[in-house]
Amino acid sequence: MTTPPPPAPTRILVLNSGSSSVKYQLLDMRNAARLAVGLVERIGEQTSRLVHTPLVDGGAGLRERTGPIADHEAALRAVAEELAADGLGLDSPELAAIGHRVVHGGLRFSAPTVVDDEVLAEIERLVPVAPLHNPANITGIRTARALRPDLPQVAVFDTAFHTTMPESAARYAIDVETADAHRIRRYGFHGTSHAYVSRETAKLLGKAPEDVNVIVLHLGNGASASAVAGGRCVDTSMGLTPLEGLVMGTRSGDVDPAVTFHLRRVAGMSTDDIDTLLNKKSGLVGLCGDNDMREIRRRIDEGDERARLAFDIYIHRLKKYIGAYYAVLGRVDAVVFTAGVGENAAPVRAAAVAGLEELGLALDSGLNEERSPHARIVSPPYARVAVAVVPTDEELEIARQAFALVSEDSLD
Ligand SMILES: Nc1ncnc2c1ncn2[C@@H]1O[C@H](COP(=O)(O)OP(=O)(O)O)[C@@H](O)[C@H]1O
Ligand SMILES: CC(=O)OP(=O)(O)O
Ligand SMILES: [Mg+2]
Repeated sequence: MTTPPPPAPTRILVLNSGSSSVKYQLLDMRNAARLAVGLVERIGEQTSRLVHTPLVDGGAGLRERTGPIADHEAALRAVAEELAADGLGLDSPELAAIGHRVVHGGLRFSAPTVVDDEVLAEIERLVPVAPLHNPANITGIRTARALRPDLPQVAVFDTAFHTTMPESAARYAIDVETADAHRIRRYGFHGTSHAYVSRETAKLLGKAPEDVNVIVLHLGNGASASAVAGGRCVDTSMGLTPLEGLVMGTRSGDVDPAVTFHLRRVAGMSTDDIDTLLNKKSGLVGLCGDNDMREIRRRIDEGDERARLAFDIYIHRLKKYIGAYYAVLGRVDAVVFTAGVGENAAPVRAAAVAGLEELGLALDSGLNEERSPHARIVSPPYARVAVAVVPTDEELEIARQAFALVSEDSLD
């Protein structure tokens, strides 16, 4: 008698490593059920915090650890311990792969990829163009590989969805030889979110993705806009690095490039100082000292002028991109808000679309202010262009892509 082969593993652990945080989810792809979710934040500070929530039957509820977690490797080892405590450890034979968000994939990676040494070296080569993100992604991959050397580590790239941009949108108007020699072009980021949210928006409108044109506004700590025509990205606001475009929590977004020469020649700052200024000390935090939209709204309500100006600058930029992408697309079916600010901050949505009635945009203020974890339309039925709030789920999308890659018969 032969024993039947064990069932193929169906679980995916997803790691979304940011500059100072790791978000993670363990999913079972038979039914896309979450088994555990969690977050490690303020990595490298004295006040690090790990919040772990097991979701399996009998899970003991949310657990929290506070105290210093030195780096991303220590963070991941702590996550592995928490999972093991719930019987969901990384040694489980049910684990099919570990999926990693990798922010910069350059020109080479337009699809999810199993990581080997050569792929890892390429991700490392891209560190100068994603200095806040790729190093954390690399540590995540290395640590996961050390914990489970036999498992496929799958990289899912933020840049992948944007590789469909036409050259007219992807190229900067700088000397072609110089640009090509140094691979200077617009790559775009948050692509996993833009892809997921634009598809979910089509569903919400009851249409096929090929039939809708949407403007996606991913407003988290990092923020970007994209123009998606029939399911394909045709323009996006981030460029060579995740610094271009919208005003963000700590990043300036668009500035005249000559600002950097001026800071060097006149203010005497070093290249590294300017990098830190534009990436970490600008945006909302540079304008008013806070990068959390909740705090900014609270200060505005108290009459704080600096917070009001920061908010107005943030909205002005957002509006410019809505207008620009409207023109790029020609016809727009929906403007969609997603990520921490986009999903939660009703005043941001209201201010961003105010005055755009001539473009067919309007809000139902009651619907806009309703709190809900679900995808929803917040414009009145007569509006020519739907305004929608669609929660992003980068982790689910990464798990789907990683699972599809490692299993012959994707269950989607
Ligand atoms: N209830 C809320 N109201 C307004 N803004 C919020 C709310 N909840 C979260 N945010 C904003 O969302 C941001 C985080 O968004 P998120 O998408 O989680 O970012 P990231 O993935 O870049 O860390 C916070 O910095 C805060 O500004
Ligand atoms: C690419 C990027 O900006 O990512 P995040 O918003 O996670 O910082
Ligand atoms: Mg994010």
